[in-house]
Amino acid sequence: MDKQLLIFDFDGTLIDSVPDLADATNAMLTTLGKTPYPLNSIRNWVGNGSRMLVERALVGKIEVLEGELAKEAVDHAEQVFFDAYKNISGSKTVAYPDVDSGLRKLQAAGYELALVTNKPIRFVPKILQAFGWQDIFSEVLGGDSLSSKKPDPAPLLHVCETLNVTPKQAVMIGDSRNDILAGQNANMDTLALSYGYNYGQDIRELNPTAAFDDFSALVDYLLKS
Ligand SMILES: O=C(O)COP(=O)(O)O
Ligand SMILES: [Mg+2]
Repeated sequence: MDKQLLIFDFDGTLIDSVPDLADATNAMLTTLGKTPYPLNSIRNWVGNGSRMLVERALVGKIEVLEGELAKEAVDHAEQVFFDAYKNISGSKTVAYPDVDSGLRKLQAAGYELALVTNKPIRFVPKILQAFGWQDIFSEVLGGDSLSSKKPDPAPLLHVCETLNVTPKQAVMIGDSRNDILAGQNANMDTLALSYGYNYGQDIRELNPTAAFDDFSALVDYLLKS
């Protein structure tokens, strides 16, 4: 592929964080006197950051209509979610198979690695630390690091600029439509992983440059190209 910079998504790509996100969401719902949801429902609400996850959980569906929720109610629920996730985060979160060794192989092969997640940045360092990845990524952005998040191309372009790489020298790697659209919007090649969270839809429908069913297949592709 002749790329210099690999920009990775986090949740659903490197780590399976939905068990913790679901527990924190249900802790929030229970605190607010609402009914919890099964993990498989909550899984389809992840991808657009914590606030959208909280909004979707409050209405119990993926589409949140304009005016359906009062801002104050969402502010409060989001704070309850943050308090829960701060304690829960890391308890059940695991790295997907071959991610740890794969990241290290890619780094050893000379690729520069960056992380762009829609997860609020305050939750990222603890998870990176838990997996020993705190020195792997040259640049790490969360969903609230800039004024816009994926699928907006801004965080990807920001990383390229900071690391002095053109979008054509970079590739966006992720599990959800937000990653593929952000990459396409940034005029980058995109590589998709099919095992993560994409609202229950096949990521190949977004026409990524290539798609893989496991992380080791992605690593092989990048090491051969
Ligand atoms: O927190 C989310 O909604 C998703 O985070 P991600 O961008 O790392 O997949
Ligand atoms: Mg993701």
